[in-house]
Amino acid sequence: MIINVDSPILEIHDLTVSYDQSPVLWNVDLSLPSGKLIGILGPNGAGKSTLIKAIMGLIPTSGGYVKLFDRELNDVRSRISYVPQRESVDWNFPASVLDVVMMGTYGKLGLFKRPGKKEKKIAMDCLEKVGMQSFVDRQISELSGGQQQRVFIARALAQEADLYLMDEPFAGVDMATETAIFQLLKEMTAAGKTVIVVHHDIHSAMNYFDWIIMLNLHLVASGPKKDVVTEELLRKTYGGKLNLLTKVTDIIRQKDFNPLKN
Ligand SMILES: Nc1ncnc2c1ncn2[C@@H]1O[C@H](COP(=O)(O)OP(=O)(O)OP(=O)(O)O)[C@@H](O)[C@H]1O
Repeated sequence: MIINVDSPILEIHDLTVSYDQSPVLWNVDLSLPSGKLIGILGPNGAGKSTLIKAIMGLIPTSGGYVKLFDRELNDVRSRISYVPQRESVDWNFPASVLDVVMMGTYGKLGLFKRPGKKEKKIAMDCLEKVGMQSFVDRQISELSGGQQQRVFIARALAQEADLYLMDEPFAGVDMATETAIFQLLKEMTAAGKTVIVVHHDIHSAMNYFDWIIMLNLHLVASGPKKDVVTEELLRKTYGGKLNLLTKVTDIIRQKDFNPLKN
């Protein structure tokens, strides 16, 4: 079940991506609404990160196109913030927490402008939002995994983008941090931002997201959670692995539970 929307913030048409000539994403057609918290789900190797990287133009595609805000990526880059997987970054690079978050503001600075007081204030505000204000001068190599993840999110917030693409922002963080980040993402969408998140845990996904994309090399489903979380579509996405993961009926029951309301 693939639900299309009018005036999508992101539109993908017939996208195919291959590594070494073998396709790992096939003929994806997708349109996504703005102002939602959107989860990309699927088993290991389903192509979730590949989809995000293809949207960001970080890997070559072998067919199809992507439009963001009805424009080409290069015309709207400053409106988009990408948070890669934490493991894909060299955390030994000598930089302080403040440096890294200030980098988020560079896209909005003119070519020859240096970041000043205003940018520092934005960075400090963003660090406060993720509860990392007391770590400003710490080297990023000296942070825990969860703290690194928070800094990454602060950097994304400092970009003041309209669309956020996050690859596993909850990987390696404790439950308290996960809840804090989720709350922040909710606030961002309430303020009109669109947040697309690659997510591993199918149970918490049922609580977190408004809109769910299910992927397994092909696009299996995309739509509001209440419409697409069905036994048939979960089985189509996860196949036999679903029985190992969990009981399908539990997942379906969970989609109606909202941890912020209950
Ligand atoms: N740089 C690469 N070169 C070759 N194959 C790759 C490369 N990156 C990913 N792949 C392969 O493409 C497929 C999709 O990978 P991708 O990382 O997009 O999946 P994923 O759904 O994000 O997986 P996971 O949940 O395990 O992170 C996998 O089979 C993976 O081995």
